[in-house]
Order: sequence, then structure tokens, then C-alpha cells
Amino acid sequence: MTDWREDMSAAGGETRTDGGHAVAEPVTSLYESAADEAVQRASFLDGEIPVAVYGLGKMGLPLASVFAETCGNVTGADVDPAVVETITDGGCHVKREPGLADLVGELAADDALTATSEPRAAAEDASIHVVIVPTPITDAHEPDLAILDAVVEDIARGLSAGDQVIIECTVPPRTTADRVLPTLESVSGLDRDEFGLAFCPERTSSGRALEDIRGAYPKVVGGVDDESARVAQLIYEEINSKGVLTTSDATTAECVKVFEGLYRDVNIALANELGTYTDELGIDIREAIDVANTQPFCDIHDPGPGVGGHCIPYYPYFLIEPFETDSTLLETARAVNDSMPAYTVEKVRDGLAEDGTELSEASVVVLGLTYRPGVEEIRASPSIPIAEQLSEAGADVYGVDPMLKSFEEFSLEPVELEEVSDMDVDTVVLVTPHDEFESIRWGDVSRKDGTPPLVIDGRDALEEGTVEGDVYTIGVGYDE
Ligand SMILES: NC(=O)C1=CN([C@@H]2O[C@H](COP(=O)(O)OP(=O)(O)OC[C@H]3O[C@@H](n4cnc5c(N)ncnc54)[C@H](O)[C@@H]3O)[C@@H](O)[C@H]2O)C=CC1
Ligand SMILES: CC(=O)N[C@@H]1[C@@H](OP(=O)(O)OP(=O)(O)OC[C@H]2O[C@@H](n3ccc(=O)[nH]c3=O)[C@H](O)[C@@H]2O)O[C@H](C(=O)O)[C@@H](O)[C@@H]1O
Repeated sequence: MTDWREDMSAAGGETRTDGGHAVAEPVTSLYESAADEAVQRASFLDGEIPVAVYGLGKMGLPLASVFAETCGNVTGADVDPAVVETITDGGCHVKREPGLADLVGELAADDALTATSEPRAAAEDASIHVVIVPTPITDAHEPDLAILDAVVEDIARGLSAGDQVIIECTVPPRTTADRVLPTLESVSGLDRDEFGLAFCPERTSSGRALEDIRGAYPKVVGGVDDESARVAQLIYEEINSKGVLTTSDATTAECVKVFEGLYRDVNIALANELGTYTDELGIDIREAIDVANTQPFCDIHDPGPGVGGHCIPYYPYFLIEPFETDSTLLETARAVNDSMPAYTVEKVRDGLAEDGTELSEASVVVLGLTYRPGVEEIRASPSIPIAEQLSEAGADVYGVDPMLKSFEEFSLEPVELEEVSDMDVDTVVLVTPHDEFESIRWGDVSRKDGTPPLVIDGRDALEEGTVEGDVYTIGVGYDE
């Protein structure tokens, strides 16, 4: 018996005797709990308050794992049976997350984390519901909240008085208050003051998820009412060592998350546009950016071949599409970033023309197809349009990505890294510099006539002198 229950009886909450001592009963839910906050906090930490995490992907599995290491009573719900089976067996399908595989194995072995493919069943048993499912956009760039709606309905059908619902996936502002709350009320039949709802954004990057979730920076919390904010704050004070920033309401918290992403997209667009001045100015633009960034009012990001992932290129549309307010800058930044794949293909075309090679007759290898190194995600990856445009120009296009098994999204022929040195290659385009590419023996990669290929370095990833032939680096130009 945790000794915190000793003499807690006088502080509120139900009591019972235990060997002659009055002890406070733990609570099994937090919203509008009459128990002393210390009893609520301890009940959460003791696993008395079941947690369900909906979505066990790149973000959901690390999140569920940190909740489970904190409270020891988490059910992860995912519609992908393979995901559920892997986690149930103590496995980890999310790659290259330091510490995650071991943690999931330990938590599954201790039953601190279990997985189910039945979100509705998970909702029946849980009292804290954490949602971290995809919130993509449609081909028409409209926010697609169908998955969120489905999960919220599942939760509503299992919602009980005293429960707390937390939305962690990024959503268009006003979604929590105007879409999620009404659904929870209408489907559950509960009154609005019987359950809690807060937006607490996932401020985490793949590759450092556990570190970020445990406390790289404060957790943002925005409740639809003060009690919802109080409960969310109590929970995340136990999860995040950097503490909690509570905003005035859920919509403000939604804006915090979206604004972080919009800042990044606009900033990258500035870097990309500056990068396109490289040839006309005849300088290393990246050098100018690095030096400009040495004073605190400047943080220009890096130019590159495009902006991928299901976050940064998507979030601008969470404001552009649903609202009437003018979004010229956001739309322009999206257009600049979406123009970088074509810019990259032009560098291939121009570079080959210098040697009298037509792009339509060239053999081109695209290195790195995921949207950034070490992350198994291809949504909005720049390599998709780059491969498409090279193919449309008539080139023979090949692709290398050690993280991928399926290449059907790409207009190219997949090849293993080891095969590249046996091929006739006119150009290599480095889009996403996975660690594995550091082992490339560039001296073995050549054109049909044995001369070195043209290399386009999209990410300034190659050390000077690594490659014998001509290297064009986006934002730098040709190496001398
Ligand atoms: N990936 C990132 O770097 C970050 C993502 N986010 C937010 O988190 C959300 C999720 O991102 P990821 O984990 O990367 O996505 P992901 O695609 O890696 O994983 C999503 C998981 O949700 C599951 N799922 C789909 N429909 C479901 C349903 N109806 N019920 C239960 N599970 C369902 C899928 O099977 C999959 O396992 C994103 O949409 C974004 O809003 C926030 C910060 C960082
Ligand atoms: C504001 C911010 O830094 N958001 C982070 C971002 O992470 P994400 O995994 O999307 O990667 P990212 O580093 O932003 O890169 C997105 C894309 O932009 C490209 N990129 C990135 C930085 C840069 O200077 N230039 C550039 O071209 C990357 O190559 C990639 O294709 O989005 C995440 C999210 O919200 O999903 C968020 O949690 C992360 O903290």
C-alpha cells in the first residue's frame, strides 16, 4: 500500500481503514474528482486510472510507451493488426527511435502496455483517452479529419463521467471545440460538464521521440474548460519533466502547434528562394545564411530539394482551406517549397547539357526517397515529384532507399545501394542523405564511358572532395 494514503483521509476523498489506519481510497477518474489533488496524482501514477492511446505509429507508440512507463496501465489501440500483433509480442515496428524497442519490450512484458485492434473496446475500459492518429490533407489540400472523427466516435461510445479526452494529433484550429466536443457530447449522451477535453499537441520529432515526449520542451495544454485544463496539466506534469504551459483554451493550443509548423514552412521557403540565387550571385548562399544566423534575430533554415512529411507541408492548409482570412504568405511559401523538386530536376538537365548529354538519354539514380533521413515516411517526399519529372523527361530513373520495402509510389526502378557501382550512371541526385550513404565508394560509380557522373547534392551532405566528378550543391553551386 503506497504510504501516501496515510492521513490523506482528512484531506478529502473516500476513506477506509487498513490495519486501524484511515486511508484515502484511490480514484479511477480525474475530471471533477472530489479527491485531494495528491490523491488524484498518486492514483494516476499507481495505474488506478486506465489510459488508452489511439494510434500506435511513429508518434503514438513512443507516446503510449512514456505513458506506460509513468502509470503502468496503458492500452494502445490501432486499426493495423500487424502493429497490434508486433507490440503484443513485445516488438517495435517504429525504426531508429533510440531506446524505444527496449522500452516497448519491457512494458509489454510487464503488461504496462497492451495493444488492441479494437479502439471501441479500449474506450470502454479507459478513463484517460489520448488521440494521436493521422490528420492528413486530401489531394485538394483540404484537411482530412475522417480518421480523427472515427476515433472520437469510438471514444464517445465508451465515454464515462469523469473521463478525460486528450487530442495530441495536429488539427486545424477550432477542431477540438467545434468538432470533437459536440461529437463526444452527442454520441456519449453525457453532459458537457461530465467529461474533460483538452488539446495537448505532440511537439516531437522522429528520431528523438522519447527524449521529446519525456521533456525536451514544455507540454502545451489547452482545455475546453478550466477543469479539463487542470486534469491535462496534472497528467502531463507527471509525463514531461519540462512542465506544462497552459493556454487560455483549446483553440489557442491548436494554434500554437500549427504556428510552429507554419513558421518552419515559411522559413524553409525563404531559405529555398535565397538558394535559387546561387548561380546568378555566384556565391555560396549557405555560407551567407550561416553567417547571417550568427546574430540572434536571424534563423534562416536550409535550402533543399523540397519539403516533405505529413506535417510541415500539410499544416499550412489547416489555415488556408478552412478559413476566409487572406493567407497570401502561407500559400506563397507552399508554392516556393513545392517548386524545389522541379528546380532540382533543372539542375540535372543543365548539368548534363554541359557535357552534351540529353536528359532524355540519361540514367539517373535518386538517393534517399523518404522525406528525411532515418524516418520511414514518404508522404509528400520531394523524391516523388523528382522521380516523376525525370521519368517524364525520358530519363531512366533508379531509386535507392534502405528504409523502404515498397517503391510503388515512385516512378523509378528500385535498386540496392550495392548495385549502383555496377551501373552506368550519368547523374546521382542526393535527396535524402541516409546514414547508409556514407559508405558509398564514389570512385566506383561511373558513366558508360567510365567518367564520373554528375552529382546533385540536394542537402549539402557530401564532404568536399568526396566525389571526383562535378558536384552541384543546392544553395552552393558547383564545387570548384
Ligand atoms: N510524425 C511526426 O513527426 C509528428 C506527427 N504529429 C502528429 O501525429 C499524427 C500521427 O503521426 P504519426 O504517428 O507519424 O503517424 P503514423 O502514420 O506513423 O501512425 C499513425 C497510426 O495510426 C493508426 N490508425 C489509423 N487509423 C486509426 C484509427 N481509426 N484508430 C486507431 N489507430 C488508427 C495507423 O494504423 C498508424 O499505426 C500526425 O498526423 C500529426 O498530426 C505530431 C508531431 C510529430
Ligand atoms: C516546427 C518543427 O520543427 N516541427 C518539426 C517537424 O518535424 P518533421 O519530422 O516534419 O521534419 P522537419 O525537420 O520539419 O522537415 C520537414 C521537411 O522539411 C525539410 N527541411 C527541413 C528543414 C530545413 O531547414 N530545410 C528543409 O528543406 C526536410 O528535409 C523535410 O523534408 O514537424 C513535426 C510535426 O509537427 O509533425 C514537429 O513535431 C517537429 O518538431
